Amino acid sequence: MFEKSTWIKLPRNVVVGHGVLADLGAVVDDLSVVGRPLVVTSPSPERLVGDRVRAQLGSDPATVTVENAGFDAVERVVEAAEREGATYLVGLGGGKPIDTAKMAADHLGFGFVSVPTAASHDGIVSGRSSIPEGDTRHSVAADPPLAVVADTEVVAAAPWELTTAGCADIVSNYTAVEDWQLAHRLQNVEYSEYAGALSRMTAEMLVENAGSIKQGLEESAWVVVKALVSSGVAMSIAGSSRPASGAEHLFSHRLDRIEPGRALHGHQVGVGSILVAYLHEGEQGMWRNIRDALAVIGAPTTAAELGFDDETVIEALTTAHRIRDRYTILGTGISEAAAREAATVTGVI
Ligand SMILES: NC(=O)C1=CN([C@@H]2O[C@H](COP(=O)(O)OP(=O)(O)OC[C@H]3O[C@@H](n4cnc5c(N)ncnc54)[C@H](OP(=O)(O)O)[C@@H]3O)[C@@H](O)[C@H]2O)C=CC1
Ligand SMILES: O=C(CO)COP(=O)(O)O
Ligand SMILES: [Zn+2]
Repeated sequence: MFEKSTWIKLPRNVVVGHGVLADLGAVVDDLSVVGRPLVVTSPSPERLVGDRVRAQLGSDPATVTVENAGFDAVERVVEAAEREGATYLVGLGGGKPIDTAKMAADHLGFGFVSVPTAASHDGIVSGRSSIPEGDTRHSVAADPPLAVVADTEVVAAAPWELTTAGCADIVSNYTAVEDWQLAHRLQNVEYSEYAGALSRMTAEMLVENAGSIKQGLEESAWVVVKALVSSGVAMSIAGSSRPASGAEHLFSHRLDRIEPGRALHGHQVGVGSILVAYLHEGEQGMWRNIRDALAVIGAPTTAAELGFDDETVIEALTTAHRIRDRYTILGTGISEAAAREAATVTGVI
């Protein structure tokens, strides 16, 4: 008897384009959410567009600013929502406030609206929150946003490095899917052909268009935001972050533990993807294409460009498998010699 079932949760409205922040009020009205919003943001987005966002939302919006991601921040947002009598959340900013809002909304049983101010990560749309805790980092299931409003004028005005970080987060889907397929073959981990294909195609399209992604072009923000949406949808189809997070993400999460705040998430996973592609396929494999695409976009391809010394990269690569119970090419850990060879051959160190 056939007993399989799946529940794919997706946003109802995804609005991307020039000036669409002005449509936020209409988008919220269309969702039929009622009551008081709580805007969850971080310092820069608050300073840049906080007032414009609140002006779009009726019912005297409250605001909470998060400085660091983590369960503490989620708890603070939950408390603020209860204290302020909020009934829905608006995540405004980069991955940190959006992930925090997403998870707090899930705890509260509230809907939330995602308003990215940077094309820096593919959690804009996803039904996952990536939350650090101690030496580990959890990929927590949460409802995806009810709506996403991504104003390309705002995103294009953000520092260029945030956009190149988003590009690298997408390029890293190559190795994430490789790891997922490996885990499927070796560990019988459930694999979704649709999610895997969508994720890989998104990375391929971005790599093919890498030459046209240029600083100062709002069209580039458009291309990257659409790719981030597509990658987030792949995660929702999979019901996990597997299509967009493999060993390259474990490597990045370790770097976050060793030297928090040193480099952007997307930039770290991009360099991780070069290393992991080498570990998968050796010298003749995809790692050169990944490195070249990152270089064309202007994302870091070396430890030095990330701002880490060589030994930090080796430490992160040899301990990344401990981050979480997710089978990847790293298996139960790679030796220091193997890590050093991968980093040296690929020019990462
Ligand atoms: N849930 C998921 O599926 C995914 C989650 N993630 C998570 O997202 C996080 C990474 O996202 P990221 O966006 O890099 O993190 P942040 O939210 O920390 O944003 C990075 C930086 O960008 C700044 N910023 C944001 N928007 C603007 C703007 N318009 N102009 C100027 N500065 C701006 C922030 O400033 P300030 O701090 O001053 O406000 C911050 O310093 C990681 O924690 C990662 O794990 C990543 C991918 C997928
Ligand atoms: O960053 C992600 C996808 O780009 C997901 O993060 P996790 O590795 O925590 O699942
Ligand atoms: Zn990521």
